[in-house]
Amino acid sequence: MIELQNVSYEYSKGWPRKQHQIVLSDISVKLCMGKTFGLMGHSGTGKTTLGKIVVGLMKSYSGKISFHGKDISQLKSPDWLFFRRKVQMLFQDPQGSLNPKKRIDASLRDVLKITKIPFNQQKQAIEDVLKTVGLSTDFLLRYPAQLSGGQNQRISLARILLLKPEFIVLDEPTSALDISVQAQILFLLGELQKNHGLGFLFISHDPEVIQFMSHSIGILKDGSLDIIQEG
Ligand SMILES: Nc1ncnc2c1ncn2[C@@H]1O[C@H](COP(=O)(O)OP(=O)(O)OP(=O)(O)O)[C@@H](O)[C@H]1O
Repeated sequence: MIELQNVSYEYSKGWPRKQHQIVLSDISVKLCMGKTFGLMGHSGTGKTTLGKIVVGLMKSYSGKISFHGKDISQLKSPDWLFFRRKVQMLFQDPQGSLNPKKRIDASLRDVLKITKIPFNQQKQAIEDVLKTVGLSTDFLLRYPAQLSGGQNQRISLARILLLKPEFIVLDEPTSALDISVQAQILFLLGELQKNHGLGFLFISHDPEVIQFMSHSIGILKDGSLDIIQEG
């Protein structure tokens, strides 16, 4: 479980006089493995900021975040690296998440370098993960620009799955996709959760998508999180 206790965050900008914008104020929530917490809220209310804090991309928050009971701000390597691998984030813009100059094969192999999977097992690992996300190995020689939005999102997901995550923040993962592709990706995410016990923080503007995907639902407004459905 990932537990947030009284998490607050403010951005500071401007020079010479700094302005402070409080984005998150006293957020407390439990994010469970195998479940989806749906996060809604108007544009600019701090959903992405919260997602980035949960995965450890932004550290200057106040409050406490625990992963399996351990305060992540106290984690030192290798425990910090373990946490960073196990808690991943999938972004909205699928093409922008991949290096445009690298073939898909190279993008996937870059991830395998982190996992230290031996070279002679890498081909199989890549074939397996492509099967999981519903793509054939024909895509390996292509560049991101030669894939559709939905295919790019599947590859971004494949890169994350190679790290064997326990929890994924999904930041508007389907809002850049057309409606039929959106349904396919949502179905795939549901299957992954069922088969691998993954936990999701699912960020979306779309109440129907949130309702369909989520066990619990919260709305961010004026920095506060209002939990409207517990599951
Ligand atoms: N790096 C930054 N520096 C300063 N302010 C920022 C930064 N990133 C975001 N903000 C501001 O913080 C607020 C929250 O941004 P955030 O992207 O978390 O909102 P959001 O709810 O995800 O928005 P959207 O639904 O439009 O993606 C916004 O007012 C934004 O302008």
